[in-house]
Amino acid sequence: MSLSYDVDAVVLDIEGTTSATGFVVDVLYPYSRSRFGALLSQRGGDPDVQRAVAQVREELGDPHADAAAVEKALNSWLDEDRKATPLKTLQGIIWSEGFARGDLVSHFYDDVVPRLRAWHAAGLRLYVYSSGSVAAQRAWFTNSPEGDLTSLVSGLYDTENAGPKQEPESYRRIAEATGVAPSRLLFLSDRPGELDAARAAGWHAVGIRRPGEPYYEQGVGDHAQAGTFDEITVSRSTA
Ligand SMILES: CSCCC(=O)C(=O)COP(=O)(O)O
Ligand SMILES: [Mg+2]
Repeated sequence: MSLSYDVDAVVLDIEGTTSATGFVVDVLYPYSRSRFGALLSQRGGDPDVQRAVAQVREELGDPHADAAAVEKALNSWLDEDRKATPLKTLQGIIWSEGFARGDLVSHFYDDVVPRLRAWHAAGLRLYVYSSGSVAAQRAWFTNSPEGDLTSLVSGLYDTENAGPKQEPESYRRIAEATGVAPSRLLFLSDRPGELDAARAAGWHAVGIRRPGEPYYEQGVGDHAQAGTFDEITVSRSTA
């Protein structure tokens, strides 16, 4: 099926949409799990670590939770695949260092990068909105199998600078920040709750359903859907 949109910008979810959930869960999650302890014990004075630890303690309802309790909470959120902001902040620190040192290279489905290049060349602006932190997103796009893709992307949004992905207010905030009218924004995601929230904010939304992804069977509700980015035509009228 082919879908066509006349918009000014496309906003991309990462996991399940541009990239495989399996890669995140099987490669990135263990990489962060084995490094939380060292990060907490050796770099507790780093402002980003401090802020994340305070958020974990708040979530636990224990302002005095020690490093072991914080690490335990992070690991159990990892097990649940809970997209908690402090977990994502700390993972982002660990992953960006792993990408920089060459331990990690990101993953994109085969159809994605050619489409992003074509949309960008056609004058579309591209943004990312992911539960992964802005630091993680930057490292992800910098260290792709096809080299540095950051020049394709005009802005990065996460649950810290935009808010939760299932709330319309977050999409209103992103529209405001980008200066693009909601009706000129297209959001691509694998999760129906995120698509619902984008639509409630006045955006166009397309559900990406890729075989083998966790949301493939559940589907994307009553949203338009595509199996790959090749099924989506995006243009930008100048009228
Ligand atoms: C480079 S972001 C790493 C993936 C991740 O941790 C994540 O939570 C992605 O969630 P998304 O909102 O992109 O589905
Ligand atoms: Mg996703």
